Amino acid sequence: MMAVEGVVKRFGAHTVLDGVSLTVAPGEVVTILGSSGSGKSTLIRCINGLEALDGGRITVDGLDVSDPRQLARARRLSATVFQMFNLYPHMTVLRNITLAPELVLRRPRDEVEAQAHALLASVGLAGKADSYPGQLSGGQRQRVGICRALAMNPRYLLLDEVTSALDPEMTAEVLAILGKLAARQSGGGGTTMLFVTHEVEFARRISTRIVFLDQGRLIVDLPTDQFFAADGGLAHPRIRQFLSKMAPAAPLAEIPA
Ligand SMILES: Nc1ncnc2c1ncn2[C@@H]1O[C@H](COP(=O)(O)OP(=O)(O)OP(=O)(O)O)[C@@H](O)[C@H]1O
Repeated sequence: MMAVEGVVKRFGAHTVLDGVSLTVAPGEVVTILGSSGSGKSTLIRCINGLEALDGGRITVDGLDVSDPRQLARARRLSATVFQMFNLYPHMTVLRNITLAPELVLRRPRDEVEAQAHALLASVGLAGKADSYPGQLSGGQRQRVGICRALAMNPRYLLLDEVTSALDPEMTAEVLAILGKLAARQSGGGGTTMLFVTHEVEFARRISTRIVFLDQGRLIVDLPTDQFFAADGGLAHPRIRQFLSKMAPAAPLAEIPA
């Protein structure tokens, strides 16, 4: 269980997270929606221990991320894919994926390489193991980023606007991969996912729960169908306003059921 309890985060006089509480249980696919600047990325950074908290507590399977020793263990339980791919440009695709499992988890190279090849094949990049990131399209790079996160066998997968730097076609290919992954989780017991995305229709399709951040406050936390019901999240004026500004649906036809 990932538990965010009353988290406060300030940058100077600006309170970016104002008492946010959220739990993510094993097997859940939770999407965080909210306007630009509402604090979504900051919340992901806090969960990763990349930002010090000004109040509250975050635990990952009971490990407190504000304690450096517990954070090191907590980080092995989760992997994050960011908007910018953050691949090492001077390393091949294969090495980008195998580096952390070998160095951090100390797993044998043969085993990690076999897993990396299988992951690449699963995202349609079987032939790209020896390419360098600069030789790939943005969508391909983000698929490598997803493989790199999955190679850590994380219990929790955090995805922070992974498609926002991509054009619509590349967005579709990355969402297709994530849709497949989320479908695999729906039986529970697999990688639990916490998404930040602006792709509302995609979130509706794959999430078990939706939470809505508004100016640093979590104003709604509902099962997906209730969030999109007239008497659930949609009843909230801030959410209606947010949804009315959203771009039309992602190309859902591309996403496997
Ligand atoms: N390191 C920082 N220093 C100062 N202010 C920051 C810092 N990081 C974020 N902020 C501010 O915190 C607020 C929330 O930012 P955050 O990136 O979490 O929002 P977001 O909901 O993820 O937005 P978007 O959807 O545009 O990515 C913004 O007003 C931002 O300017």
